[in-house]
Amino acid sequence: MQNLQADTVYNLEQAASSSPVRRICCIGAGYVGGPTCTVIASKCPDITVTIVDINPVRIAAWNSPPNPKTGKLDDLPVYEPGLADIVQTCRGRNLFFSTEVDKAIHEADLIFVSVNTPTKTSGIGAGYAADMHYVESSTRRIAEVSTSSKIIVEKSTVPCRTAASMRQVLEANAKPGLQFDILSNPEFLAEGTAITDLENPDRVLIGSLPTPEGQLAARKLQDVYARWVERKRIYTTGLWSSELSKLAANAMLAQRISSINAMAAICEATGADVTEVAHACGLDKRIGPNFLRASIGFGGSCFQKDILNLVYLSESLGLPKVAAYWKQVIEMNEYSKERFARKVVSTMFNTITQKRVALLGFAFKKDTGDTRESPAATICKLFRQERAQITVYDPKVPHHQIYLDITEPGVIDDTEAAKKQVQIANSAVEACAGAEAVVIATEWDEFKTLDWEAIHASMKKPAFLFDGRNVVDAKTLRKIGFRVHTVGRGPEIVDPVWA
Ligand SMILES: NC(=O)C1=CN([C@@H]2O[C@H](COP(=O)(O)OP(=O)(O)OC[C@H]3O[C@@H](n4cnc5c(N)ncnc54)[C@H](O)[C@@H]3O)[C@@H](O)[C@H]2O)C=CC1
Ligand SMILES: O=C(O)[C@H]1O[C@H](OP(=O)(O)OP(=O)(O)OC[C@H]2O[C@@H](n3ccc(=O)[nH]c3=O)[C@H](O)[C@@H]2O)[C@H](O)[C@@H](O)[C@@H]1O
Repeated sequence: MQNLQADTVYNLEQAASSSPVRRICCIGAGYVGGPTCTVIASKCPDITVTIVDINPVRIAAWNSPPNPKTGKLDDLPVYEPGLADIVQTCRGRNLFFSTEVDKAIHEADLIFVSVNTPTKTSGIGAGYAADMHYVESSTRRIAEVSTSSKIIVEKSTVPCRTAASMRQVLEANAKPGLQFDILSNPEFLAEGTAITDLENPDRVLIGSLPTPEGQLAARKLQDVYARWVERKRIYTTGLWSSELSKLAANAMLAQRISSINAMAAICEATGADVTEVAHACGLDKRIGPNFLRASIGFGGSCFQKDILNLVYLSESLGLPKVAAYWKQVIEMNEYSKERFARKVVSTMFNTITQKRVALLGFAFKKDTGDTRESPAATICKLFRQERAQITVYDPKVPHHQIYLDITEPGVIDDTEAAKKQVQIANSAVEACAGAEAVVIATEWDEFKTLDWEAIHASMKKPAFLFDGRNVVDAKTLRKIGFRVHTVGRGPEIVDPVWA
């Protein structure tokens, strides 16, 4: 907590409560802006929240009507458990989705900038640096259309010191006499658990300038969160610490996964069991039990992007050793995916050409339809190169998205080729029928309770099962007759004591 005297706190409290936030605009109706501002609307019925986006298709989906059969909002652009019910309660009351970006900016007294910050694909820093184009164009729009002072909140994950660039853009372009206070308020939600993470966050982080204006703005944003988050969990820092904390948190989380995956490789070679190793390490309070699940590798839109961003930042600051340290987390992740795919091929007698492989799960984790950087897509592409016949099943990912993710942009007729090589099934059972191997790439709960006996009966023999997420009970499946390979455990134990 920044050091404030008691009377300063009191004055801030008074000043903030005399002009509280009434109208919020969120620029960017994606995986973060949509759920975050929906939860704010549900917790603060007196605040009008308008989520805007330049993508009319996305906004139309946020405004889509309930399914006439179920009465539920089944067509929202983001799938998150619990989200549709909250949208249904708040939409049209104090929550609005719109393409009228300028109008919402103009009316708001607080604006979240929640646009995408992907890795640059060309130009300086390509492959590493964050593409700040969307943040800058949103900032320019705010400067252009604002006729009143506003609090601007960085919600997107951004490189350290982005607030200083935003400030310059605003000051150079806004109408004279207007004040813009910039805050950093990074989002820590994880997909699939976004609503519970937002409703009960470990912490809310708010970074501001140490000026009276900066602290007043921070207090106003604290007052919004304090409607449902205990004040002691709302942590205020300087702007640069807040911006960097987001990159640091993601880098450390990803580092844990790469660490356990590195251990998984050693386990497979020695006969140790990575689940036991993770449990034993996690019992140490200093290490803790969470986020130590060995897997085919991490996916998702942010871990890789944010570490690359950190690598770029470190390089730019003349810190090559620091850059190399973080880069290794990504290299280990690439190695984990490739190692898993290699194991599938080598186990199946060094060829999967023309063999039917069922790929269960395509999202980057369970309980989301998001496929960005999904390890399943990497595995599927590698299997395509091996000329396997693949059948994919995922309960949430739209079929067209799967084809988009497994084709190479710019390769002529690749979609046609992919459609011949990769089928999409409507159930796991359908995907596995006639297959020679089942590969589990996402830890969907339903895979734990499938009728594996029936699936085994429907497959070619020997029936292989490669569990990239360690979700199924390997012992039971071996009894059924599967040849099971998991991550971080040796192969089937022949001699139970010495193998
Ligand atoms: N996806 C996640 O779970 C998390 C993402 N983040 C960060 O939040 C930011 C947003 O991520 P997502 O929501 O996943 O991205 P997203 O790609 O789902 O959504 C971003 C939206 O911003 C819109 N947009 C871009 N420029 C715009 C403009 N000038 N005006 C209006 N709309 C504009 C895009 O059309 C898009 O719909 C990123 O910086 C990301 O790193 C942070 C925590 C979690
Ligand atoms: O900035 C972001 O975008 C978000 O990134 C992650 O959230 P998310 O990517 O949605 O999901 P995670 O639960 O972190 O999983 C990421 C990947 O790691 C994998 N994972 C996770 C945990 C684990 O023990 N092992 C493992 O392989 C998951 O399967 C998934 O592919 C962070 O957990 C969030 O705090 C952060 O806000």
